[in-house]
Amino acid sequence: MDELGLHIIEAGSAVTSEGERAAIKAVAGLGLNAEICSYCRMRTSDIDLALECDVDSVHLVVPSSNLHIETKLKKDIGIKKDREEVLSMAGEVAEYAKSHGLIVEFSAEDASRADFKFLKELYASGVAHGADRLCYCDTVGMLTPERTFNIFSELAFVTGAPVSIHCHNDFGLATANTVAALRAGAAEAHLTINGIGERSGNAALEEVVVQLEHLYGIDTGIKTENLYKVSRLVSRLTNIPVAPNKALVGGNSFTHEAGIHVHDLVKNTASYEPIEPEFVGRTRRVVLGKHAGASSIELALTELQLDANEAQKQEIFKRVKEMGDKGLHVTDADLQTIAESVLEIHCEPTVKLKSFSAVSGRPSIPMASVILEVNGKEEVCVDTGDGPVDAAIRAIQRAVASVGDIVLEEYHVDAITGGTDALVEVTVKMSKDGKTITARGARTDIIEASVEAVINGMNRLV
Ligand SMILES: CC(=O)SCCNC(=O)CCNC(=O)[C@H](O)C(C)(C)COP(=O)(O)OP(=O)(O)OC[C@H]1O[C@@H](n2cnc3c(N)ncnc32)[C@H](O)[C@@H]1OP(=O)(O)O
Ligand SMILES: CC(C)C(=O)C(=O)O
Repeated sequence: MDELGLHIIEAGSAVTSEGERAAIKAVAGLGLNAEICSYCRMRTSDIDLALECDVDSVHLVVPSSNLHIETKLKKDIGIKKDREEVLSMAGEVAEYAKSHGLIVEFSAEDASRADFKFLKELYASGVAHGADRLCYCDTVGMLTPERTFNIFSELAFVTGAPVSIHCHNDFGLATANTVAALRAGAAEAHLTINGIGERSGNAALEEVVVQLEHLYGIDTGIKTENLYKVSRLVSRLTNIPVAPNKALVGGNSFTHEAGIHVHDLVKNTASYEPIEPEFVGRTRRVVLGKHAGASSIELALTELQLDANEAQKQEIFKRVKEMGDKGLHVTDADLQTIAESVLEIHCEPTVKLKSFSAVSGRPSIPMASVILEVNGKEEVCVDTGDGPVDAAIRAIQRAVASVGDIVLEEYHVDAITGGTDALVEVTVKMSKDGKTITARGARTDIIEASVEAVINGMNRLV
C-alpha cells in the first residue's frame, strides 16, 4: 500500500485486541512514507491504546445521527442525553488526542442520516477542539452521487478543515459516491483494496483511482501499475476471493471470449477495452469457449505457431463450440489437443505419469510420491505438503526440475456434479520463461484431477 503511494494507512482499531495492537505497532515501525492511523471511539482509553501502537493519527469516530446517538451511547450517556453531550465528549477526546501529539481525523458516523445543521455544528466543535481533518461517513450506504455532490459542495468549504469521505457499498454506490464527493471538494477518500469491508464493503481503491485518472483526467499520484499485484496479495492474505467480474481486478477484466469482440480487438484493442490492461498491471487474455469466433481460433493458432487450412480451422472451430456447448471453457491445453488431433500432429508428451500415491490423515504429514517418465527417463520423487494435493504437485515439480523452471500461477477446483462422488475439475495456470498457459484435469478423485491438470500444463509448456 505504501509503494502504491497511498497517503494514510488505517492499520486497524487498537482497541480490538492484543494481536491487532501488535500488528498496528509493527506497521507503524516499518518506517513507511504513509501516515499510520488507528480507529478510535470517543474514549480516552481508546486513544491511550492507539498511542501504545506508535501511530501518527487517530480516526476518531463520533455518532452523529439521532439513531446512532440514542442506540449506541445509551450506557455511556443515557438514552435521553442529547447532542450537547456528544459535542462535549467528542471535543474532550479530540483535545486529549491532540495533547498527546496525534493528528486527529474527526469522523461523523452515520452522517448521511444526521441532521445537517447539527452535523455542521459537530464539525465546527471538532475543529475548535483541534481536529486536523473531518470525515463524513455514509455508514449504511444511503448516499446517491447527486446528493453527495450537493453535500460536499457545501461542506468542503464551510468547515475550516479538510473533509474526507467514507462510503459503504450497501446499495453498490460506494465508488460513485466517493468520486462525486472528491469532485465536489472532498480532500481525502477512505478506500479499501478490492472494496473489502464490513457487510457489502467500502469504496474500492482501484475503482476510484482509475475512474479519477481515466474518466476525469485527474492525476492521483498512485502507482496504478501495482494495483493488480496489491489486489491479488490482499485477496490471498484475507482469503477473500475477488469476483471474476469485479472491475479492473476481477479475473474476467481484460479477458475476451466473444468472437464479435475479438474480431475487432485484434485490429484495435480500444474497440473493446477502455484502458490498456498494463495501466493496472495486467495483461490481455483471449479465451476460447462457446462464444468464440473465427478470429479467436486464428489468434489462438498463431500463438501455438500452428498452420491450418480453412477446412481444418472449421473443424477446430466446431470442436471448440462443442466443448463450449457443454459449458466448458477451452483451456490452452484443450485447444492444443484439439488442434493436434485435427492437424494429425502426434506429439509424444515430454512428461508421462506412470503412477502416483498420496496420503493424508491425522496425525500425519500429508505426503505424496510420483513416478514420471520425463524425456524418456524415469524419475521417482516424494514430497510433503500442506495437504495431499500440495504434496503431489510438489513431488511432480521436483521430478520435472530437469526441464526448467515451471511455475504454478493459479490453481482452481470445482465440483462439476453434486455429492461426494462428484466429478472434480481442476484448472491451472502455469508459466515457464514468460509463457503462460491454462490446462485442466477432470476426475472423481481430486488428487488425480490435480495431477492430470498439472502434467497437461507442463506438457504444453515444454
Ligand atoms: C471493520 C471495522 O473495523 S469498522 C470500525 C469499527 N471497529 C470495531 O468495531 C473494532 C472491533 N471491535 C471490537 O473489538 C469490540 O467491539 C470492542 C473491543 C471495540 C468493544 O467491545 P465491548 O466492550 O465488548 O463492546 P461492544 O462491542 O459489545 O459494544 C460497543 C461499545 O462501544 C461503544 N461505542 C461504539 N461506538 C462508540 C463511539 N463512537 N464512541 C464511544 N463509544 C462507542 C458502545 O456504546 C458500546 O459500549 P458499551 O459496551 O459500554 O455499551
Ligand atoms: C468505522 C466507521 C468509520 C464506519 O465504518 C462508518 O461509520 O461508516
